[in-house]
Amino acid sequence: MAQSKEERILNFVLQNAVRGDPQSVVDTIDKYCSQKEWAMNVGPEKGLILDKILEETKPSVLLELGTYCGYSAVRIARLLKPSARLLTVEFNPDFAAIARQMIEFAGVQDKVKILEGPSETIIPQLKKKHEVDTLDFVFLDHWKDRYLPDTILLLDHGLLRKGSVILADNVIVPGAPEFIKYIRNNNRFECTNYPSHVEYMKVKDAMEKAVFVG
Ligand SMILES: Nc1ncnc2c1ncn2CCCCCNC(=O)c1cc(-c2ccc(F)cc2)cc(O)c1O
Ligand SMILES: [Mg+2]
Repeated sequence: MAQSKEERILNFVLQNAVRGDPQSVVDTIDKYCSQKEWAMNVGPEKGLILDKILEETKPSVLLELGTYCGYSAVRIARLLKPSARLLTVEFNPDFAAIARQMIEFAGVQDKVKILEGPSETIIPQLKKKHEVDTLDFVFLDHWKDRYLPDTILLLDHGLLRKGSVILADNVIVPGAPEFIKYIRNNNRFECTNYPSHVEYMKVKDAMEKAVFVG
């Protein structure tokens, strides 16, 4: 059967990156997706913003919504302290299978757990089924019209604490207008916008950081 784009990206990494070296996996995906086939990884420019916020926050318990090929899971995990844990949620089983192999090749499987299913099902299970107390860091990169309802789910299930950081990709393109309107007008969040560009393109995009004040 014809290979999918995601399989081509994984195979390019398996053949060109260094096993156990997460930075080489990140760089190899960026090389393929900037030179051969565009794909919706957070990419190198917005990735540096993500890196900086992670280094400032030093989180121990992280949640990512929208794993895709595992690019941001590997990018995040490479910066985590040994005891830190990333839970990443992927709806599409084919993407989850690719991401699992990408994460194992990068050697960060001890820090990353892929949860397969829709975010609205998994978020309510985090405390009881996945032993989460509260989340230090949440990366929103899944369906853009799920950013707001899932943020409300996180609040309703007591998963945020004073200082929890939510970082949202793509708040300009494809855009998450309802999320932005809500979060910027909610005095329980302190928001910062980080202008950037759509991965591997010259089109303007941005990330939004929202710190929960409790
Ligand atoms: N656990 C879960 N629950 C619900 N949905 C779930 C899920 N797990 C996954 N999904 C489903 C996510 C589908 C991918 C979401 N990301 C995107 O749609 C996305 C699109 C662009 C883009 C930009 C310019 C263009 F011209 C075209 C596309 C860029 C990005 O950085 C994007 O992240
Ligand atoms: Mg994105």
